[in-house]
Order: sequence, then C-alpha cells, then structure tokens
Amino acid sequence: MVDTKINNFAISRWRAEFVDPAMERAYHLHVEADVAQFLARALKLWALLLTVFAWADWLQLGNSPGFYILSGLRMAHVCLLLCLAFVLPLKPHWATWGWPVTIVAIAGYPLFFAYPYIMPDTGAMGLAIMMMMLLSVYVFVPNRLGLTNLVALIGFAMVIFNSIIAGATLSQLILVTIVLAWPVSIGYAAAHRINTGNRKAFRALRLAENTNLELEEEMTRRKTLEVELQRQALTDPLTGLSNRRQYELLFRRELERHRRHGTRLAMGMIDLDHFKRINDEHGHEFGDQVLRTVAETLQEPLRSCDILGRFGGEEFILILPEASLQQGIEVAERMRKALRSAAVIKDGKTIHITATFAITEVCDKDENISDLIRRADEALYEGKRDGRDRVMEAAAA
Ligand SMILES: Nc1nc2c(ncn2[C@@H]2O[C@H](COP(=O)(O)OP(=O)(O)OP(=O)(O)O)[C@@H](O)[C@H]2O)c(=O)[nH]1
Repeated sequence: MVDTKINNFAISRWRAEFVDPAMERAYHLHVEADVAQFLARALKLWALLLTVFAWADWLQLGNSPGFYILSGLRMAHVCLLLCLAFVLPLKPHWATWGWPVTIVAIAGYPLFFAYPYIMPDTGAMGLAIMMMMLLSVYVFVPNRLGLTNLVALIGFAMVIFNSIIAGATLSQLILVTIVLAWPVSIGYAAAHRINTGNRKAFRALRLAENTNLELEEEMTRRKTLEVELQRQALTDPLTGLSNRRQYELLFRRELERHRRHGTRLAMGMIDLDHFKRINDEHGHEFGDQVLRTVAETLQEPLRSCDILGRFGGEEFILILPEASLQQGIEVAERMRKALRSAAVIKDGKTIHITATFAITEVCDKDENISDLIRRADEALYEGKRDGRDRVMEAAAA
C-alpha cells in the first residue's frame, strides 16, 4: 500500500516529477504501458518524416557525395528510431526510464550538424527545422522533463557552435538564441504542464484508492465487531456456552420443527454436585475454572446439532434435536461418565466433579421450554435426594 502522507505526493517544481523516488517509481509503473505505446508511435512517425525529407535533399543535391552523406546519417538515425520503437513493447520500462529515447534523440544531431556544411545556403531552413524539432521533443515525444532539457540544450549548443563556425556576428548569435529560446520556453512550459497534470491525476487516483482501502478496512473491522458483539450477546461469558437468550431461541426453532415434521426432541438439565463445597474449599476463581472445564467436558460426547447452554450458576441445559427420551438418557450417561473421568488439578490434588442429570422429551402438552424445565427440575431434585451422580428420567405424565 502506498503511504498516504501528503509529503510523499509532493511534485518537484522544475523537473515536474514526484520528489519521493518511490512515488515516482510507482507512477512510472502505472503509466509505462501507455507511455511506451505512445512513444513507439511517435518514434515511427519521426522516422517516417526523416525518410520523406530525403526527397528534399535529392532535389537540392542530386546524385552527389553530399546527398549520400546526409542519406547515410538520415538512415542511421531512422534505424535507431525504429529499433527503439520495436523494442519498447518488449521493454516498456525503457519509455519511462527516459535514457533510451534521450540517446536516440541526441544521436540525430550529427545530421543537423552536417547540414550547414553540405548545404551552406539552407541556414534559415536549418534553424526553422531545429525550432520545430525542439518544440516536438518537448510536446510530442514523451520523456522525463530533465532529459528533454538535456536534448534541447545540446541542440541549442550545436546551433550556436555551427553559427560561430559559419562566422556569425554577435548580434546574429543573439538573434539565433532568441529565436531558439522561443520553442524551448514554450515547449518546456507545455511539457511541464503535461507532466505535472499527469502526476496530479495519479495522486488523486492513489488518494482515492487509499480512501477506499481505509473504508474497506473500517467495514471489515465493524463487521468483525458486529459478529463479536452478536457472539457476546448470545453466549455465556464464563463458559462460552449458549446463554438463555440463545438456547431459548434455538429451542423454539426445534419445537417448531417437532410440531411441523413430528421430529423427536429431548431436553435435559444438568446440576453439578456439591459445587458449593468446591467454591468454599478452593475459592470462587477456582470454581470458575471448574465450570469452564465442565463446559468443555460436557460438550465432548455431543453432536454438532446438540445445544448445551448455561442455565445459571452450576446448572446447564441440554437440547437434543431428533433424539428420543431413551437416546437422551444414553447421551446423558456418556456425559456423566466423561465428567466423572475428567479431573481438575489444584495444588497437586486431583478434584473430581460429578453432576446429576435429568432427561425429558417434548410431548404434545408442552407449550414452551419452561414446561420441560419444570419436569426436569423435579427429576433433578429426586436425583439429588437419591445420592447424586446419576441420570434421571423425567417422562411426561
Ligand atoms: N465459582 C462460581 N460459583 C458459582 C457461580 N454461580 C453459582 N456459583 C456457586 O454455585 C454454588 C451452588 O450451590 P448450591 O446451589 O448449594 O448447590 P451445590 O453445592 O452444587 O449442591 P447440590 O446441587 O445440592 O449438589 C454456590 O456456592 C454458588 O455461589 C459462578 O459463576 N462461579
């Protein structure tokens, strides 16, 4: 992810590039395919124009050594332009890197340099061509602004050098400078605007992407929070079992299924034996630990569709969908044995826990869970009285 710190998006004043190299690289990566495609087209057009201009040389020079020298230089430059144009689709990063097109542009100067020597009377036309070329490299050939300045500077220096060789006076040199300053300054301003504008568009895109990402993260965070809140609202914080709201809801759903499809539905109550003693002897905190262990142990023999909830204190509630009274008793027996063999170690001492179970089954008379709880509770009471650690049957009357 791109850093959203606004400093990272600062654009340099003269080069019209991002100040942060990493950001500039990211920008290059983003635009390189498009730039490479456009640059390849520009190079091909440039090569075409250069080739066409050989006709003008022929008209001026005819079948002369000068024509062949200029044509040789012209063709060498055309070859370079076309080579780069055909390599760019394979190496698109060359387009944004800038140096290949810069070198190819500079390699074209010998042709312009040779003109005044072969055709001394075309000085004004050479100057006009140089003006056009300078303007073109700025506005038509996509390149890094600093490198375009280098191309322009070398071209400018070459024209001045040629003019001095040709014996130009100081006032003529000043005039040539003013004439060339015109396309350079206009070209620079236009290229600066294009480069800065493109980077500003990239900055806006990145900021929008970052905002989207932050929004997505916030949405995920809220969703996770919502799920957690929902979980907390439906589970007992100590044991992680279903709380009253949850198991009553699930029971209503199962009761509905029982009424509609005639499926059987068993229900049970579980009450730990002498839990007060554990609390009194080992402390409330240890009692909590025991309750957590009990919750884990009681769940072991259950199917994934069975529901174990915390009824309150050291009492638990059991809902067994599609189970008869007999099947419920068998499950309870397995739970009782599992609990018996589970042990909690305290100060090197092993503490065994037992519980009394009461199982009942939904019958036609039952209207809600309270009817079953009442029945199971009575059986529990009997179980306690008969010595605890047993499974009681609470058949409907
Ligand atoms: N540690 C802890 N103890 C609890 C919690 N809820 C209830 N208790 C304790 O559970 C004990 C229940 O005691 P009783 O109702 O007398 O039942 P018992 O000692 O298990 O005796 P029988 O049910 O007759 O076998 C009390 O001491 C409560 O304080 C709890 O969340 N954590």
